[in-house]
Amino acid sequence: MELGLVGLGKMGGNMRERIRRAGHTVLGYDRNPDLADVHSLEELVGKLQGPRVVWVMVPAGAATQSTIDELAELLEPGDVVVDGGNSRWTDDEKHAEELAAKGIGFVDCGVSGGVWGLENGYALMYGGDPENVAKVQPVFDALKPEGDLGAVHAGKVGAGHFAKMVHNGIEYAMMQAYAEGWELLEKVDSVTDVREVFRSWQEGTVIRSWLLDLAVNALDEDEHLDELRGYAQDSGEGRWTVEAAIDNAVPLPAITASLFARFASRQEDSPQMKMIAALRNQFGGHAVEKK
Ligand SMILES: O=C(CO)[C@H](O)[C@H](O)COP(=O)(O)O
Repeated sequence: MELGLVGLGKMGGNMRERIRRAGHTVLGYDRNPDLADVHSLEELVGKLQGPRVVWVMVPAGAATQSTIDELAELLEPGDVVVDGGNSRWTDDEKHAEELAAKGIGFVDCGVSGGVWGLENGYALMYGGDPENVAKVQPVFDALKPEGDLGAVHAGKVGAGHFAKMVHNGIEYAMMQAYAEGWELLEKVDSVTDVREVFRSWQEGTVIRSWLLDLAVNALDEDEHLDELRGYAQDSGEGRWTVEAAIDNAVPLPAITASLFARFASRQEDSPQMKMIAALRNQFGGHAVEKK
């Protein structure tokens, strides 16, 4: 089949390649002309045969919104837009309604696999009406990993991004657990080769996982992570997971703590710990450290 793909960055560029390897035709558009096959969304839509499928793979928020706005003006009834970025699931219904007003279908798709997806395949979680999903199915089949697992029609519009959001919340907590264990092992004198402990855990243990494999890769590149600053950004999905937990009164202590740990990583000095030090000093005369 033919696919229009908007956004050819780290994810989109490799996805184009994987879909082409499966024998499909992909026309890619990116603001960076060095990456693009066409020079505008208008040209992209004009070159595709109907019913068209256009996959949007740009940053969540304003970039996704403006791309969908533009596509709503260019596409025709029966065409389908897929949002494969990490959009907030609450945006999906809005996008589906905007496109439905012009007879254009919408499917939201959470994509996991990072820069390894080209070779290993991408895990896909999608939401939308079965008739729209069916139009995209050959692309899902091209992107997904080999075998029976790795792709799911999770439910109605928004379900794909909701599932991906929860996936990323779990990702936060798992990374935090490996990171905490690693710091403790590094701290004690009795353990002399932390990297080899991590490596040994890759076989036979209860905690083996792809994230553990990646931790070993990172330690092979920089055994004590001396080259890195202890600073971690976040792209939004952890926050949205915690917000959804609050909305639904579901306790998520591990995921919430791992999000807050990232916030703490961005502070040079902790204002709240200053207050704690001040209060201990006030009530108990406990020593404080001054600047
Ligand atoms: O979706 C992903 C992995 O599954 C992305 O890599 C995502 O950007 C990671 O989230 P964050 O930047 O919040 O750590």
